Amino acid sequence: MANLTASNITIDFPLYHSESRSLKKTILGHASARFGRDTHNRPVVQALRDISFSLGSGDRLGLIGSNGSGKTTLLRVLSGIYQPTGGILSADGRLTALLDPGQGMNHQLTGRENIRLRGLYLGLSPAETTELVKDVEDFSELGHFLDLPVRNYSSGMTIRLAFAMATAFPPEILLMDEWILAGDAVFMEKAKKRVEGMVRHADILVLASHSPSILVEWCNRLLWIENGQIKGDGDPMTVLERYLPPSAFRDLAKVEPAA
Ligand SMILES: Nc1ncnc2c1ncn2[C@@H]1O[C@H](COP(=O)(O)OP(=O)(O)OP(=O)(O)O)[C@@H](O)[C@H]1O
Repeated sequence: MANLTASNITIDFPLYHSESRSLKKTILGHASARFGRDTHNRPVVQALRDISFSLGSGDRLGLIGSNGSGKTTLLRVLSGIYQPTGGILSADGRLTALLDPGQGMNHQLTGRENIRLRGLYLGLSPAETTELVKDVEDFSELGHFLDLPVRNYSSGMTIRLAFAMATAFPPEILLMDEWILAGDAVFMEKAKKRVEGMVRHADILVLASHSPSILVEWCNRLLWIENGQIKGDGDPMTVLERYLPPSAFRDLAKVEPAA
């Protein structure tokens, strides 16, 4: 049974070169609680404040909030890229993070070479690596492009390869930033089916997006983050009713909520 629990996660980013006059003015100009000082009295951006939630098998959590609210930072903390400055994070289950399309890929190597490299990294046997290559080849539908260096791929093609590689062996905890939603419509439908299949097998999804309709379709719980703090947590439509302007919420009400 997978589990992902955040208890009072807090993260402060130090502001370097803070002696500059313009930065001081910026900080003073933002009277909001977003800027502060750490224990060494250095200026910091308070990117996340006391974020707590607990997810178990079958939970599909959407992250919503305005630009700079802290969604990507939270995904990076959950994936282990950032160490929180406060709070405790506990993750139980094989975790895959799709946070940056090019992550973990060598752009000088071909798609096929990158898949084999991933097989080595995962410690797969030669037979399992062959299976991985076949699965990624079928799912990504990149055809002959798999034998070209990744630097020659379009951004959509890189997304196909990254998603196919990351999900070939279903992770128990999948973290996704919304770049994955930039794929074309046909691929999006396939990706959605694969994620749905993974979640049906009792796993966890955390997805950050600005698209209310995608969040309603993919998620069964929403965390609304504003200024690094939780402003809403609950059923997607209930949270979105508070988050969206009334007219946008009325339009959204036509979308079927996730089962
Ligand atoms: N490495 C960093 N150093 C300093 N500040 C950072 C760093 N990363 C993020 N921040 C700050 O943390 C805050 C949250 O940023 P984050 O990228 O998590 O927001 P977001 O909700 O994903 O935004 P968007 O919707 O625009 O992608 C912002 O104020 C940002 O400037």
